[in-house]
Amino acid sequence: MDRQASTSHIHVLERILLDENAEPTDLPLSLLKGITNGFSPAHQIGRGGFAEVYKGVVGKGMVAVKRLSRTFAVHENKFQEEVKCLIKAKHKNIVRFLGYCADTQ
Ligand SMILES: Nc1ncnc2c1ncn2[C@@H]1O[C@H](COP(=O)(O)OP(=O)(O)OP(=O)(O)O)[C@@H](O)[C@H]1O
Repeated sequence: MDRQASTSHIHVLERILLDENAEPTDLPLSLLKGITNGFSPAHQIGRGGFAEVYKGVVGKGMVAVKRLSRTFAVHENKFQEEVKCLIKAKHKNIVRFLGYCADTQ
């Protein structure tokens, strides 16, 4: 993906971040790498049983990027079901779901 395309994706994510009514969307892996400085250890803010969580910088804002561990094999259908659930989960006490990426690279 070229620099211009990557920048336009950052704008899409920034728009979703700023507009609380915007729907989550699929995001390219290159964008997630870009905002986490290549999933650098310095950006890691947490770790769960099957994922690591990174701070992503989007303009003047910040997002959490959850990356499933390589060792955690998840079936494509299960992943899609999970994403559908997360898209529906909207509550003032639940962190907003902004987007997803199914790239297994
Ligand atoms: N939106 C977020 N903002 C800030 N930190 C977060 C966010 N999401 C997760 N974290 C941090 O990353 C850690 C791991 O997140 P994760 O969602 O994988 O945790 P978990 O639900 O405890 O794990 P598991 O699902 O394996 O039980 C959390 O304990 C928290 O410290």
